Amino acid sequence: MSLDNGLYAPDQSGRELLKVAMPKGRIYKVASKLFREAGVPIPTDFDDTRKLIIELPEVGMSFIMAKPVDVPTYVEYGVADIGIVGKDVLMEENKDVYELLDLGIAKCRMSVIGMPDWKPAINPRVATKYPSVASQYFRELGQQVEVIKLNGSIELAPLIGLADRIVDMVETGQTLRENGLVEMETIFGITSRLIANRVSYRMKNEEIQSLCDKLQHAIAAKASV
Ligand SMILES: Nc1ncnc2c1ncn2[C@@H]1O[C@H](COP(=O)(O)OP(=O)(O)OP(=O)(O)O)[C@@H](O)[C@H]1O
Ligand SMILES: O=P(O)(O)OC[C@H]1O[C@H](OP(=O)(O)OP(=O)(O)O)[C@H](O)[C@@H]1O
Repeated sequence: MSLDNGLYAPDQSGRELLKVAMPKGRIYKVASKLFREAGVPIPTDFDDTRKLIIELPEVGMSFIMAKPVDVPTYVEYGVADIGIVGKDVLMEENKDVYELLDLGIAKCRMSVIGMPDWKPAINPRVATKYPSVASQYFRELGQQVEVIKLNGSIELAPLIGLADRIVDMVETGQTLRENGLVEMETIFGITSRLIANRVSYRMKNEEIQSLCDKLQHAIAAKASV
C-alpha cells in the first residue's frame, strides 16, 4: 500500500519518522504538555486543529490524531509505532502491544458505582463502557451479572432503572455527587501509558528508547516539584 501523506516520509537524516498515535480530547491536552516538557515541541496551534496527521520532521516524529479507544489497534497493527493510551482502554482492548511507560497523566480510577441504598438484586445488571473489564471483575468475584454495554452518560443507568450498578471512571467525583450515586469499590487506578508495536520496538529501538528517556526525565522533574 502506498500512501503519500507524509507519515512514511523520512526525516532530515533519511530515517522514517516515528509514528505516534496520539489520543484526541482529554489525554491530548496533558500528553502534548508532557511532550513539550520532554523537549518535543508540539506547536500549540495543533491543539485546536482538525488535521489528523501532523508531521514534525524536525523531531523525527509524525502524530496520528486518534480516537482514544482506537490507539491500541493502530499500534498493534503497526500503522503507529508507539501510542499513548489510558490504562482503562488498555485493559478493555487487551491488544498485543508492549506497555513501555507509565506517563502519570490523566489520572482517574475505574470503580463500581451504585445508589446509596443498593441491595443485591436477583438478576443484577451492570452498565458500562467497559464490558470486558466489568465481566472479568465480577467473574473473579464469583458474582453472576448481566453486563450492558453503553457508550456514555453511564451514570444514567441506575437513575433510570436500566442497571442496578455501573462500572465507570471516577476522577473528581463530581458526576457521582451531582447524581446522588456512591462509589462502592475501586477496581484499579488509571493513568496514561506509552505503548509500542512489538516489531517497531525492535526496529526503531534507538528512537523509541530516546523518547522514553526524555519522557522519564520530564515525569521525574514534575514529581520533584
Ligand atoms: N474523568 C475522566 N473521565 C473519563 N476519562 C478520563 C477521565 N480522566 C482521565 N481520563 C482518561 O481519558 C480517556 C478518555 O478521554 P476522552 O474523554 O477524551 O475520550 P473518549 O471517552 O473517547 O471521549 P468521547 O467519547 O467523549 O469523545 C480515558 O481513556 C481515561 O484514560
Ligand atoms: O469524577 P468526575 O470528575 O466527575 O469524572 C468522571 C466522569 O467523566 C467521564 O465521563 P465523560 O465526561 O467522559 O462523559 P461520558 O459520560 O460521555 O463518557 C466518566 O465516564 C464519568 O462520567
